[in-house]
Amino acid sequence: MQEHNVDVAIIGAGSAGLSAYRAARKHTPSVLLIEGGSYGTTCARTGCMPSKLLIAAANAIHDARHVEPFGARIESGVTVDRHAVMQRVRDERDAFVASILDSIEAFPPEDKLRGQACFENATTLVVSGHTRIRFSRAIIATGSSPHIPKPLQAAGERILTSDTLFDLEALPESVAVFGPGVIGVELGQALARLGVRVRMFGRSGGVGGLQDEDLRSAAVRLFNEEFYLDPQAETHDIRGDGNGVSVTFTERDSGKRLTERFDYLLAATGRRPNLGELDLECAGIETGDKGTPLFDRHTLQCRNTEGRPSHIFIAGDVDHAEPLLHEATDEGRIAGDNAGRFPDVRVGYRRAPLTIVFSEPQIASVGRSRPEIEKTHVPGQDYAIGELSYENQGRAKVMRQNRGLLHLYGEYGTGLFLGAELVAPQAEHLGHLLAWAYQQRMTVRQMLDMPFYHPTLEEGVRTALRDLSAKLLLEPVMVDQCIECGPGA
Ligand SMILES: Cc1cc2nc3c(=O)[nH]c(=O)nc-3n(C[C@H](O)[C@H](O)[C@H](O)COP(=O)(O)OP(=O)(O)OC[C@H]3O[C@@H](n4cnc5c(N)ncnc54)[C@H](O)[C@@H]3O)c2cc1C
Ligand SMILES: NC(=O)c1ccc[n+]([C@@H]2O[C@H](COP(=O)([O-])OP(=O)(O)OC[C@H]3O[C@@H](n4cnc5c(N)ncnc54)[C@H](O)[C@@H]3O)[C@@H](O)[C@H]2O)c1
Repeated sequence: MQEHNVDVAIIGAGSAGLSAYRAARKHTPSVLLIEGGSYGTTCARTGCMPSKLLIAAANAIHDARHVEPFGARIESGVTVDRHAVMQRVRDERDAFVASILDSIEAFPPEDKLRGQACFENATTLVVSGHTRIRFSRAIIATGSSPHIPKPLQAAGERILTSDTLFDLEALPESVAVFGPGVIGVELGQALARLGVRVRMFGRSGGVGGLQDEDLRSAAVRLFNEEFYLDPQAETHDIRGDGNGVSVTFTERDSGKRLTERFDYLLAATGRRPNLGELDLECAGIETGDKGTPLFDRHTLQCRNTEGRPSHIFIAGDVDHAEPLLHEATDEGRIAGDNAGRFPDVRVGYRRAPLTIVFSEPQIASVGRSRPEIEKTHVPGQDYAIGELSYENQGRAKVMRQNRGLLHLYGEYGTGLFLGAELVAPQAEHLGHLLAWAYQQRMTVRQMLDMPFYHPTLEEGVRTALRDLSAKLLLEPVMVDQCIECGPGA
């Protein structure tokens, strides 16, 4: 077995690991990046990028099929080439992956090691049985993997996850999607728009990660206009064979017990941290009840078994905190910086919470969620909700995207903007606007003092802010039609 000594060992060359590598390298040239799978990151290979490529195809085709209300007609209809759609997803995906591979290629060869790492003790890693690494500090950045609950495993070889979907040569005819979370809603709607027969089954009532019950109901209603979605489904039996999968379930509205066959079952039922292979019990760090290391969110430092800060850090999806790309790279940067400068550890900068789901309408969550706020604030007494329905919003109507709901949360007395949730057209942009306001700790009054152009979707935010302002007793109740705002504001 080969033996090496390094200052900083990073386990996992995904987005968090790469970001950690760059940050640690500013402090010491002795940094080793260990990768057990393929280089290229989950984001580029099987996550953010291929999913958005599939969604882009689906939305383009959906829009082409809905030009008639604008006064146009596509005479022969729109035909989907099931192979070409998937080929484009893969081609573009491969280009994103290639750009990451180029960056990694440029790292000095002595900084990289291929193989599966596991802890031998608190200062030693063994990599695929071929190399022993003695390290002063380590960063766990091993990401997460799809979790497939036991009952779904009966679908056998007909199970797809986001790890395998994009490698299908052609779009299937039909898919049963389990899990209407972020991945399920994004991919399920995209497949439906591409002409795949989709039924989507949930378990706990959740949809797209939404926390506000009113928004959840609105989302379930809106998605059901396009495809079948039961967020609290009764599924009785799942059976797979070589050709497909049969699902027996009680249909949402009719109450009928049905058995339907699908080409595949897509398991979008959550992701679990990649910790199983690490032999964490040898690392001398404390773990919580789910086996995830306990760590400080601001320093990304784990705790040793005596409860003191450890020389081992954690970053990205593996910590199971905020499994999003921008959070993974921020965490990697903080963990890398701290591992590099250890023991002079610093608090890293964390941004305002922001989540975007690329469905249509899109979903965005900003700042504190309604359940989080209600842990400390009594509704109608400590906080209020400003609301806007996009059904009659001017710009949304112009574009025929007038579907959705926006909730803004604000605090009585201080007038502070606490957070927002929205299912709305182009929520990716509105969500950013609101997240920037939240991070700046703006009040509802300060937000209303910002410019709003006419006619835009942002005017809907202004209307909700006015509603919130009135409910917080900061100004009189809004008149029905704001005269100085222009039509549809
Ligand atoms: C379908 C899908 C869509 C998504 N869309 C979005 C989106 O639109 N926006 C967004 O912000 N986020 C999105 N995400 C989430 C985002 O992709 C992740 O948050 C991010 O990729 C996590 O990066 P990471 O570095 O933690 O993990 P990864 O990129 O998975 O890196 C972990 C690496 O560690 C390696 N590894 C694991 N165990 C070991 C070991 N023992 N030894 C050595 N190496 C090991 C793995 O091979 C892997 O390369 C999406 C995720 C999915 C699945
Ligand atoms: N746009 C984005 O930023 C984006 C896109 C995709 C993924 N992601 C990240 O990936 C993470 C994982 O996404 P996900 O959608 O897999 O997880 P999730 O936790 O968002 O959703 C999982 C859903 O599956 C349901 N579920 C669990 N077991 C079930 C069962 N047996 N039958 C039916 N439903 C079941 C859960 O109730 C939940 O609604 C997300 O938390 C997100 O951070 C982000």
